[in-house]
Amino acid sequence: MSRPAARVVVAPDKEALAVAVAARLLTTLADAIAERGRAHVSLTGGSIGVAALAAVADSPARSTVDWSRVHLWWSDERFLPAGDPDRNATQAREALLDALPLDPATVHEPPASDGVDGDDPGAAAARYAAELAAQGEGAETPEFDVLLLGMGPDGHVASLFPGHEGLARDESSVVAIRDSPKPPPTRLSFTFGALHRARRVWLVAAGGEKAPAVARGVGGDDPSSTPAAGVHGSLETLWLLDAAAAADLDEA
Ligand SMILES: O=C(O)[C@H](O)[C@@H](O)[C@H](O)[C@H](O)COP(=O)(O)O
Repeated sequence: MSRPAARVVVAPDKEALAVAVAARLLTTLADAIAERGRAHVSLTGGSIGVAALAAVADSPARSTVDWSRVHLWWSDERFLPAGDPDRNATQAREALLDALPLDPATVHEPPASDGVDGDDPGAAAARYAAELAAQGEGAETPEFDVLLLGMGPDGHVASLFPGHEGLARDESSVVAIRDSPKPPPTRLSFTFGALHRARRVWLVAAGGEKAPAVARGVGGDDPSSTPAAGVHGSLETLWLLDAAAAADLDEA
């Protein structure tokens, strides 16, 4: 299936970027619910991902979304005890989710290291994969209306790191990562197979330290060197950047 070419949208700074991502997310969720009666969103950890959620919390337009119809997922999670401040889900709850009228049954937080599987990331990954499949209507995962992805300076997305063996794992939608180069070492991550089940992929990045990886990602580098280059939505792939992160892109 051919996928549309990636597009780039640049905001002047990190604050404006977070507000712009929030506005785009609210409109897209409201449209998805109007069309299909529900929306599936995959959230991301990282500074700009959390800042965008805080901007949703601050937006009066957040009341245009029927949050009881929104399914929330995470493309990766740090495998730590529930409620740990370093968990992406904990940060999302504090930035936004605790303030929303969500149905707890649609908040699909990845398993924690003190959950029913105990400190067994392999079993936790399998459990999260089964939860995704239960919402997949016959597929391994639901089709995400929006897949938000932060990106590290090395070009990693979710917890798929350059040159790491986790990149090649595609036997399931979720993989356990045991030696992440970014702490903490143990994580759960979507595989590329799951990342490809998105209508819209939005790669969000701010700051000059991301500029070289943004240029490689937009330029279509080998995904084993720059994993961000390997993720595309069926309807759109958007790079949502601040000016510093866009600094190494060629002028069109
Ligand atoms: O658990 C994590 O660390 C993230 O999910 C990770 O993939 C993150 O999104 C990027 O590393 C960008 O993070 P920053 O925006 O903080 O640089």
